[in-house]
Amino acid sequence: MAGPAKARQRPGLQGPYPSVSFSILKSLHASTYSIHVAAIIRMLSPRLVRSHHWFPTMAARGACAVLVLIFLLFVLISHTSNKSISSDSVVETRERMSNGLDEEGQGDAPVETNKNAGISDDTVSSLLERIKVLEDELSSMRTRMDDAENREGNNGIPDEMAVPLPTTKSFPSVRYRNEETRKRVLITGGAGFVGSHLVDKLMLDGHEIIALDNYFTGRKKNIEHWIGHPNFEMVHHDVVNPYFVEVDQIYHLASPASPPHYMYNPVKTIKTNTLGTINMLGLAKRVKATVLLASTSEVYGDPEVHPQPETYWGHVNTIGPRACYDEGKRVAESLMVAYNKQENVKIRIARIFNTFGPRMHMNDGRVVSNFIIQALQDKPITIYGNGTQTRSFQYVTDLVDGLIALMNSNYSLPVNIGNPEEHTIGEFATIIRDLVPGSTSEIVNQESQQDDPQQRRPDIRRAAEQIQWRPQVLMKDGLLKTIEYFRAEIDRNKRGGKPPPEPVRHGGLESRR
Ligand SMILES: O=C(O)[C@H]1O[C@H](OP(=O)(O)OP(=O)(O)OC[C@H]2O[C@@H](n3ccc(=O)[nH]c3=O)[C@H](O)[C@@H]2O)[C@H](O)[C@@H](O)[C@@H]1O
Repeated sequence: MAGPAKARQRPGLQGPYPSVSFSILKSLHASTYSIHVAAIIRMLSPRLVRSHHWFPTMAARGACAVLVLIFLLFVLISHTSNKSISSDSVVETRERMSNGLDEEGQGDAPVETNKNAGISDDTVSSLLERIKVLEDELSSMRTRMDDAENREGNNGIPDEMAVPLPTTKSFPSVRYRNEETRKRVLITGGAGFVGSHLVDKLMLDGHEIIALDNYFTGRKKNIEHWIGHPNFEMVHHDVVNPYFVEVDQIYHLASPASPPHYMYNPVKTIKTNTLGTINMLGLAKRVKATVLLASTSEVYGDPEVHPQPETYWGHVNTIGPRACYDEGKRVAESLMVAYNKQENVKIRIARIFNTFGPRMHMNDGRVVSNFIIQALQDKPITIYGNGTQTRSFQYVTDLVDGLIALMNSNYSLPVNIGNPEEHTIGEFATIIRDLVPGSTSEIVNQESQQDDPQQRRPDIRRAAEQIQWRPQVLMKDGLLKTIEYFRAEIDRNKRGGKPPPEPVRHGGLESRR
């Protein structure tokens, strides 16, 4: 059974076995715990092989062998007294028993070695059970690891749940600009109706855009075609809180503009227009940016001067339902002028008149979206009041051109941006119904809105003189495009199983109290 004294080759070992190892093996073989000892010797042997030249004399080798023997006996005694068997040695023991190998791997050791070793059958069977449990655990871990490796391509998400990522996204081609002419532009309310059209125009013109939005009325969908473009960044942020960034220009559009939306949370509307404007002016002051405020024709209130020039001071009810927006914008204009005078901030003030176009929200609640949605669905077109009140409507691309022209001018006083083509709301209802082929909507009158301005039309001479801007799109052409947009939206909603859109009335959104 014992191995021959001469060196022999063993799998996994390089070079001959030193004789000292074999003497130790021989003497230990007869011992009660031969299996364990042999395992330890096997672990040590390669080291001994490698360090063979450290044993120059037989005496030294002998002394060393004795020391090793004492150490091994000590290990054996502590093993026995603990009566615990490590899983490694158990596995090894089991291998030996099942393979019938002797300590030197010759395969001639009888299985009865267990009995010789004094291990009872009970111990053996409990060891075998334990080994079985460990093997099962190991195999389930292997399976889990294999699964995880297979899922690596999906970032660990199971195949059935993984959504394939688009490999490349194509963007509209944008103009190339060098460092000198390319501007870094911040647009607050950048995911909103007007903001998103402004993003488009400036992106196509090769500028770097940071669009800020709190998504109260803005939607990611409006700017999703730019997400991932190196010149574009979308930031979810509320302007009521300060925001710090290095930019050359700030278009400050953030605020709900539709009456049902700005009346929904009047306190928040006031905060957005006051604190939000202070934050943007503070930023403009720090980074020396030019800031443009999207003000409104509502600063004229229910005007007594018609059409409205910028020199008209307005007629606003400070405690009416529209005051949160009207007065919020009036304070915002005052803040702009104060920062200009006191801090030399470069300012632009655009007074925006009624604007319409694609990307208006289905629930916007303003007259254009309401009338078009009603006409497309053959529902009654609802006029608030007797319909004699007037408005002048501009298409959104004209507004965007006006905003950019104003920003790039040197003009610091307010400028009206609107289309002077004026209609009564009654006329407007008929115009829209006639533009929707086959619409059978009836036109009905409903209760009038409190403080609803009775006439509105911009005087745009200042815009023409100072920024060389005039609207280009005929109201009818703009309406046709907008009708197509809403038709597609309604179809998309239908396909998605959503209920048909209901136009929102002023105060129709449950207001917060
Ligand atoms: O569209 C805009 O740009 C402007 O819209 C609103 O001003 P408002 O003129 O009251 O806008 P609408 O809600 O569209 O109302 C226009 C007129 O149509 C009437 N209307 C509205 C909705 C409707 O279903 N039926 C209806 O007769 C209103 O009573 C009002 O007389 C905002 O207050 C302005 O800040 C914003 O600049």
